Amino acid sequence: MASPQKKLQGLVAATITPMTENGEINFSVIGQYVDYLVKEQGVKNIFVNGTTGEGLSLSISERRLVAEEWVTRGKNKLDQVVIHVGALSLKESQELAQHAAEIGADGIAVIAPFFLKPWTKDVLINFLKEVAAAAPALPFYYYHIPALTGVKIRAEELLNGIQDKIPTFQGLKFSDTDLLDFGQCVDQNRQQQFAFLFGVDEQLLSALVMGATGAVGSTYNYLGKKTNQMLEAFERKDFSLALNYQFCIQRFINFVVKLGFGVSQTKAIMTLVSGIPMGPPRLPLQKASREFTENAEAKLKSLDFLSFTGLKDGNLEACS
Ligand SMILES: CC(=O)N[C@H](C=O)[C@@H](O)[C@H](O)[C@H](O)CO
Ligand SMILES: CC(=O)C(=O)O
Repeated sequence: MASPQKKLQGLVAATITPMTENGEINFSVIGQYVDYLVKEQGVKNIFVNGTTGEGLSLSISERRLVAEEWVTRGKNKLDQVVIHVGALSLKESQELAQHAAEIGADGIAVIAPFFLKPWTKDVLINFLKEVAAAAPALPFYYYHIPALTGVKIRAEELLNGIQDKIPTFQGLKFSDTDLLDFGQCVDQNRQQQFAFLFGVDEQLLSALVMGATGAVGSTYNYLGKKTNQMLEAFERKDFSLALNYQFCIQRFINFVVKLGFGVSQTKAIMTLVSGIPMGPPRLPLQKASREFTENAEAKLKSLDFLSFTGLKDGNLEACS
């Protein structure tokens, strides 16, 4: 049974799946990647095979191997490894859930099936329940990302009575900007020990105010340290400092969003910041342009987000 004492909190990096130039998974850098997250970014939880990890673009056997590698490399280094096991086929999802349990992952997460879609809360719950039942000892998280799945069933509605149907339900990863829905998830479940993990990195501070207990995101791969400073300021109730950090992070995200920002660009930025080659994305995604990477690098430098730049005099926008 899911153990509530091991609550998932703080930052969770949505891991990138490193690839070689010819499109194969580059397992050889995952050990280095774990060390980078822990030592350089202060991030000790990961979310594997999600959006950022191109989980839905990998084969089932690749997803199993990737999950295994992260669990193995993360042993005694990471606090929690959550595996995203969502798939269009219930069978595949169950296979991945069972596999996550076998390899000793700390939790599983599932998105709504997004081709033939569930149209009501009850149908979605039934799908999630069947997946969760394949890993009855693992904490289960629902991954709400309506913009990508097209399944717009409100999270607040879904959470109502969910533990009666899914006893392992432990929390929600909420990747949407609807803070009414998010706030009501928190408000209506105060007596539970659920994890409320926010997934829109540029708005995390507002979600913290609404009661988020943690965050899962792509930018924590390389802005984990900055975001942790924001979390610390928030904890100390130094809200103006926390806002400074959030604005600083927003300046970067706003800049790259205007250039076109997605998983491909995340791979390029992470390669640049960490020095670990993440490689190209897999089709249908396309590699970020050189121009994008150069612009992103200049912005990272001006914000002093690249620790090794040594350009202290020039960084006009750098934050506290
Ligand atoms: C759609 C998507 O990938 N969302 C990510 C996680 O949910 C976020 O971490 C974003 O990448 C981030 O907030 C930047 O927009
Ligand atoms: C951002 C996130 O949570 C994901 O990549 O799945």
